[in-house]
Amino acid sequence: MASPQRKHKVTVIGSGNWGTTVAKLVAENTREHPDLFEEEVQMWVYEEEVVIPSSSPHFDPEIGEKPQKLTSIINTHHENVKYLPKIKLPTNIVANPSLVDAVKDSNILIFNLPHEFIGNICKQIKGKILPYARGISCIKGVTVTDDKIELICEFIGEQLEIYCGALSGANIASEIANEMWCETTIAYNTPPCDKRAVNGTNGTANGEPVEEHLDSRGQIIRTKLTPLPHVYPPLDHAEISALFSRPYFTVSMVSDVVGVSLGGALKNIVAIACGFVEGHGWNMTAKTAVMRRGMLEIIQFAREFYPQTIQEKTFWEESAGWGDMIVSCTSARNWRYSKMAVERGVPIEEIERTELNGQKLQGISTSREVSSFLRARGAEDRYPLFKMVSGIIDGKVKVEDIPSLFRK
Ligand SMILES: NC(=O)C1=CN([C@@H]2O[C@H](COP(=O)(O)OP(=O)(O)OC[C@H]3O[C@@H](n4cnc5c(N)ncnc54)[C@H](O)[C@@H]3O)[C@@H](O)[C@H]2O)C=CC1
Ligand SMILES: O=C(CO)COP(=O)(O)O
Repeated sequence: MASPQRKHKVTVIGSGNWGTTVAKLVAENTREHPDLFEEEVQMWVYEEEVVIPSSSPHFDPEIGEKPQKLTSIINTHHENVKYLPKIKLPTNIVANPSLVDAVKDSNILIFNLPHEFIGNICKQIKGKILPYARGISCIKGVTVTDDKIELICEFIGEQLEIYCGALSGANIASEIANEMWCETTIAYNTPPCDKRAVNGTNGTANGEPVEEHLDSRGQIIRTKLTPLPHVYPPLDHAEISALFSRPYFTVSMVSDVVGVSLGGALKNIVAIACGFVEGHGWNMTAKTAVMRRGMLEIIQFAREFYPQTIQEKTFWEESAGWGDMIVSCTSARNWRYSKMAVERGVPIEEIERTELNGQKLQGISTSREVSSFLRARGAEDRYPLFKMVSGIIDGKVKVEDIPSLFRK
């Protein structure tokens, strides 16, 4: 069989705390696997003007405290001084302020930005990406429109008519950026039309594009997938794993997009609850009760709304399940800043605005979106913790009321 003439080209869409960290580890891997990947990794940056403080080693007295474009700072100093300061980035990351330009030649698109922006991103690049591009969503959230809820990876897949998997786990960006070891879970169901038979042909009959596939709820959806041309190396679990695995980042490949996506999205609601609990002055034992209840509601949600496709073992066996729940409720941003909100007696959105320097708390909007979805279906009372968290965020319920959920 002739060796492939082209290599996979990667774009990371998003450059926040996690977006930049994932760009770093992926760029290390594209260098390490030149047989599979183009070395250069494009990183789309939501452009903004940033001041480099005089205390920074990148401070230039000639520029002084004049704001500079974030893309130009990243490409000059190889550091995202705003969202991932003090971390040296590989020089093969190219920060690009043009979304359309950043994605145009890439067949692997890594979506990594706060979930509220994904609709607008998809609108901008629809029809402007390679038809055989494949996606991995590192986004923790869901999209809710009217009373319809969608996993982010499915939303991306439908909007862009591509296949998109999901990466999620007990992952704190700053730790991984500092190369402190942890693990993650990637759910990726290689489309049949991308499977290569031993003789190099497609795995599907006649190599025809797959036009129908089951979505995560077991319903048939008609997304016309264009097969990955054979001028590229294969793109299956081994190659996806090679793209994300680092000595400090262990990847577990699975097929359960529902468990991986819902675990990552819904634990943010529970993390906010744990922040409220701790901010109130209760401690680990109270937080454990909230985590236990939260996991029950996550599993109940998955069973109720994704009955045909959920693989419950994901919640028990994978980093994207209990692992993410524990780390999120003890050391991540949604927990930390909801605790601060209660300690200071101010709304959590005020803390997000004043303390996070542009970073986002995904749990706030996820809590509201999930509650509105449940309310529209008359199901809110069956998810008392989810309901209470959105009530507290909106100032309708008090943190002191949390124990009432547990009284029979
Ligand atoms: N930070 C972490 O430790 C982890 C985050 N995640 C998930 O990764 C996803 C991305 O989060 P982070 O990279 O941490 O983001 P972040 O919260 O650090 O940064 C916010 C990002 O949003 C961008 N932005 C602001 N306005 C925008 C707009 N109108 N359109 C598009 N982008 C805009 C900013 O430029 C910035 O890059 C989230 O879903 C989060 O839950 C997952 C695992 C770990
Ligand atoms: O997803 C995360 C931990 O696994 C990060 O959560 P935060 O967005 O709350 O920091």
